[in-house]
Amino acid sequence: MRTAHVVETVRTAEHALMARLPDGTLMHRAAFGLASVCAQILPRVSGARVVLLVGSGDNGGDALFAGAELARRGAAVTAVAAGRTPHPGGLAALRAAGGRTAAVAEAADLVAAADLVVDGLVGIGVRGALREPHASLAALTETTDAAVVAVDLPSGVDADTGAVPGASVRADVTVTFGTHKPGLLVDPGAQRAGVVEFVDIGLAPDLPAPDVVAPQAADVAALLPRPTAESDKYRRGVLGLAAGSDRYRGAAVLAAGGALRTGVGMLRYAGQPEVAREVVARWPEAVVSVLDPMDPVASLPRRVAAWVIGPGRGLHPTAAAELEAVLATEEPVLVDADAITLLARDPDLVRKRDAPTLLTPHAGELSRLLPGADRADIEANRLEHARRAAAEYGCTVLLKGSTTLVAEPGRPVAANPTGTPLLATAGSGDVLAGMIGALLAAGLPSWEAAVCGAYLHGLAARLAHDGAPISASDLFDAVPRAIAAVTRPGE
Ligand SMILES: NC(=O)C1=CN([C@@H]2O[C@H](COP(=O)(O)OP(=O)(O)OC[C@H]3O[C@@H](n4cnc5c(N)ncnc54)[C@H](O)[C@@H]3O)[C@@H](O)[C@H]2O)[C@@H](O)CC1
Ligand SMILES: [K+]
Repeated sequence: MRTAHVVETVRTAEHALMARLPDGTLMHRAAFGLASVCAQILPRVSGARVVLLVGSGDNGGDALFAGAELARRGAAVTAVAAGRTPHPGGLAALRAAGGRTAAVAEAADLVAAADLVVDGLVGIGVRGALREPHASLAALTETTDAAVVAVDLPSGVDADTGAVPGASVRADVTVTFGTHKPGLLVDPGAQRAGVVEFVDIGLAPDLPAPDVVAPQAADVAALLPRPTAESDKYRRGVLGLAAGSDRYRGAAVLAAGGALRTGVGMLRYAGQPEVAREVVARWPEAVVSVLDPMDPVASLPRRVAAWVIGPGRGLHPTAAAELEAVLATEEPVLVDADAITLLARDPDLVRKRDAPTLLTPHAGELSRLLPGADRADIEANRLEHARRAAAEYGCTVLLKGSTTLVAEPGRPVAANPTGTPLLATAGSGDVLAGMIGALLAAGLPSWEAAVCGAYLHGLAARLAHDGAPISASDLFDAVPRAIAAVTRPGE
């Protein structure tokens, strides 16, 4: 399910607001905010060499008015116009403030010598891939040493989806106006945007609820379960874990550690004897049951509040039977890794379920769940595919990536802001599954559990990292620190 595109909603809100305000007010608010951010980035505004790349729309107008403000503060500002008719008011303001214009042919030299490049080529008015000369001008930002500030969004990024259909600007900072555009929160757009600075131009009262959100520490803190005096291990939640196999024993140890360090009340692990032994050797607090090879399903633990199934579990018929048995229960189930591959063979196992299900695929696993979409299609438009999977399976879907997304029918997509390349290592997904499992077992609904788990997982990686690479087991000690950091900020 989609609500209206951000571009349409922004335009509707702008029209409503502009009708109540003197002409040009919104653009001046935007340009003033933009100029303030540029001034903060420059070590010194006076004498700084600033190059404005401007298209013919209002995005270029914002850049020109901001450039005029910087010129008034002593910067040497040059505008390169990509279109034939740059914003007349903006151009006049820049000239009046002492700025100058230059031809497109001079742009490469100007950008090479600049301290700051402002991308006002196109904003939310862009249609399709950038045309020339916009595309070549945008490409100059790939190689320059100057700081690059994108106006509203990096030119070439789709504001709704984060897709980058052709050339695009690579920004260090994006100054966005009025509302957070989903394309700035979702890869590949998020990677092109750099740090996103928000400038309030007063649109909020006229905007509908967003359909993509980026949860912050305070949101996570408000959702996390807090143990109270009445909490016992059952109230804090019992998690069933079916992970690991003879071949992948570590997956069980990693998922168990993720759950225990997130504060699960009790972990009931079920697996092959050798794996169960390793789990209990590493985590003596785990309660393990050894699966009867003749009847593994009958020996799965009962009386659990939620399940995690799949990490390192394998694709053999016993694993398939286990998955069927777990999905037949009334408890929330997190389906990860191998269990996702098994599920792709029989999607009805989830579609016909009444109890909550959370799928946690990476792009390759998601392509198995969505026939007709390959990994590249998914990476190019992660929002659309996460939403599609949630709609088609009628459940919550957490799509892993450098910006992890959480989609659920009828809810906004959450784009996790703490993601880091540090987590792109084997086993880190197993820890995540255990962490989210602990939150499900504590009673958090799937979307909330996935959002909190992804946030804490990214934050834990950042806390564990002290300049050296980290591996998945380094997350164990960092998870409680991440929880403390969001629930007791400043301590
Ligand atoms: N409307 C408003 O009230 C406000 C708008 N603001 C700014 O205005 C922007 C939107 O302005 P516009 O609606 O004029 O649109 P844009 O300035 O985003 O883009 C329109 C221009 O881009 C060209 N264009 C479109 N697709 C292209 C492509 N693929 N390759 C090359 N050129 C292409 C069009 O021919 C047109 O000249 C926002 O992103 C924001 O920066 C802000 O000033 C705040 C207030
Ligand atoms: K732009």
